[in-house]
Amino acid sequence: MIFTVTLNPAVDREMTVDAISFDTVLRATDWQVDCGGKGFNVARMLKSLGISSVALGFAAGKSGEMLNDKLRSLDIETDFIWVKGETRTNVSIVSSENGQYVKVNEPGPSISDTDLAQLAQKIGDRAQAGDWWVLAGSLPPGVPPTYYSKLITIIQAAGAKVFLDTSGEALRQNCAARPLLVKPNDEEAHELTGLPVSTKAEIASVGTAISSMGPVSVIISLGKEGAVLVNDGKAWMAVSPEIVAANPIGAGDSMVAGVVWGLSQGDSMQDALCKGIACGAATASQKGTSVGSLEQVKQLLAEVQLEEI
Ligand SMILES: Nc1ncnc2c1ncn2[C@@H]1O[C@H](COP(=O)(O)OP(=O)(O)OP(=O)(O)O)[C@@H](O)[C@H]1O
Ligand SMILES: O=P(O)(O)OC[C@@]1(O)O[C@H](CO)[C@@H](O)[C@@H]1O
Repeated sequence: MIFTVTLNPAVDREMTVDAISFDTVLRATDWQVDCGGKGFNVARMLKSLGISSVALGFAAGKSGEMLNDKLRSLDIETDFIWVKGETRTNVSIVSSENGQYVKVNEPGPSISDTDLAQLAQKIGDRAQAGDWWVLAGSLPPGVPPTYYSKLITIIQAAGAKVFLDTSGEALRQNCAARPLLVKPNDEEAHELTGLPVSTKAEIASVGTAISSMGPVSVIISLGKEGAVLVNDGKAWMAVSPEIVAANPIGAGDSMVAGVVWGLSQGDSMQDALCKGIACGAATASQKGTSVGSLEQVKQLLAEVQLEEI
């Protein structure tokens, strides 16, 4: 079974405007509300691929209920710790003129020590050998920076595999727990290591540097360029197919879904990366944080190019 853990889910509200400008009222020409938060996006992509998963995390208030209902309506099992306050709403404003966007993420509701202990207990009860766990997204207020390490230790002790997809301090402080995979984008990888990320060779070196911090494998995603994988002392570049991009937000989560899909079916890390690239590209061609379809993913997969660096 595949489990996703989203400590800080979000209602994603996207508004399209003709052009972004400041100190004036912009009028939306289109809008969309999606069930967001990185782990939930992974669960939605997996569903689109025909793969079941269970979504865990913290949820709060009416927005939390809405996300719970939405996931369940997609036939995704949910098992949340309900906390006080309100699950956040994150807003994106996208320009139809040039595709540029502004995205603002709320911090999320405060999590208590009791909430933290209850989620760790739930995860400990569910973790079993052979399962796959995706821990994804930012830490809401009240969550200690090394909480992911605690969860990784619990899950790995049960014999399951863990992907960690987070950024900033949450990534820096939890690499040492040795997750199977981390997937920063180039900007996050640069922030973590301070190293340059301009060329393929530099990105491969950054992947190696991150791997030396603990993760077994590292994928550095590069938006429309594709991604670099560092695994087993070797580096690989997977080039993404060309698509008509609609909105790249959430493409990284779909990439993680594609990689876990491949690995859980017995693929090599390189083959799983190609599936991740196809899923990321499929989602980048969708508006809002809608995810790509299986048919789209299959077509794009045939176009992914992989080379050793
Ligand atoms: N415009 C695009 N064209 C083709 N493929 C894309 C495009 N944008 C994203 N992808 C694919 O999706 C993958 C993940 O995208 P990206 O690097 O933007 O992730 P991210 O920054 O983690 O995104 P997010 O945090 O919004 O989920 C890329 O490696 C690439 O394969
Ligand atoms: O604030 P975080 O947890 O880092 O990111 C949350 C978020 O930006 O990530 C997803 C896209 O990857 C969106 O659904 C959501 O709004």
